[in-house]
Amino acid sequence: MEVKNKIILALDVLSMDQARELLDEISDYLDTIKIGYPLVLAEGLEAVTQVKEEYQCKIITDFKVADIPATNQKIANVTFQAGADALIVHGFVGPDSVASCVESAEKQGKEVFLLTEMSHPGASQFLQPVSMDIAHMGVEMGIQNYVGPSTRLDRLEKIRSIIGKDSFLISPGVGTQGGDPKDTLKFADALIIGRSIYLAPDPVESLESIIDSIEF
Ligand SMILES: O=C1C[C@H](C(=O)O)N([C@@H]2O[C@H](COP(=O)(O)O)[C@@H](O)[C@H]2O)C(=O)N1
Repeated sequence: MEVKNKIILALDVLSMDQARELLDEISDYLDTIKIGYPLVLAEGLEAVTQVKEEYQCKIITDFKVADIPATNQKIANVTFQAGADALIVHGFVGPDSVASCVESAEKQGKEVFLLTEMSHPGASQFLQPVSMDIAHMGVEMGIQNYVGPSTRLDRLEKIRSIIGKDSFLISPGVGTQGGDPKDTLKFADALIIGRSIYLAPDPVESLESIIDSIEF
């Protein structure tokens, strides 16, 4: 997946009005947007369809899918039919549940991102002990796209070493959670950034300064 300016906006606002107000300001800088439960639970899955159509961008839906295979498949089918280009899936539920999302994506020409290790402090308790196994599972399954933490670059480096240089790795945790944009791109292909942009007094200025910081 090509990502303009290597930045994926985490559009975690709670209304389409807020989304449009923000995107009208910054959409020239971006071509890939991550939409998750905050906006979809507030506005419905229609939000995915509307943002995609109105801003002509790629949509990564962040539903961290983690159910049994049959339910995962229904979630993936409905999400892709709404226009999502990609879907973030948890790996800790095992290969059968992940495979059901991959099958749905392949049938519809869409993509799956496998979430290996999360960026928040609590990830160290139950996810870290298995996150590298999840990365290995993804490689064995032929998965090409991954999510890994910007807040723990030693872990992100290990994930990159497992998935290989040709896999596509996107990384949340930049800015508000403490991750550094430039350092993260030593291992990741693109950054997921939300609050540092949409909560900034001037989102355009914030985005421009992040872009400047990673260009040089
Ligand atoms: O480990 C993960 C997985 C998950 C994800 O991207 O899948 N995210 C999401 O990335 C964004 C960071 O936002 P902000 O902190 O820039 O406002 C939010 O939408 C989080 O839900 C993480 O933050 N860490």
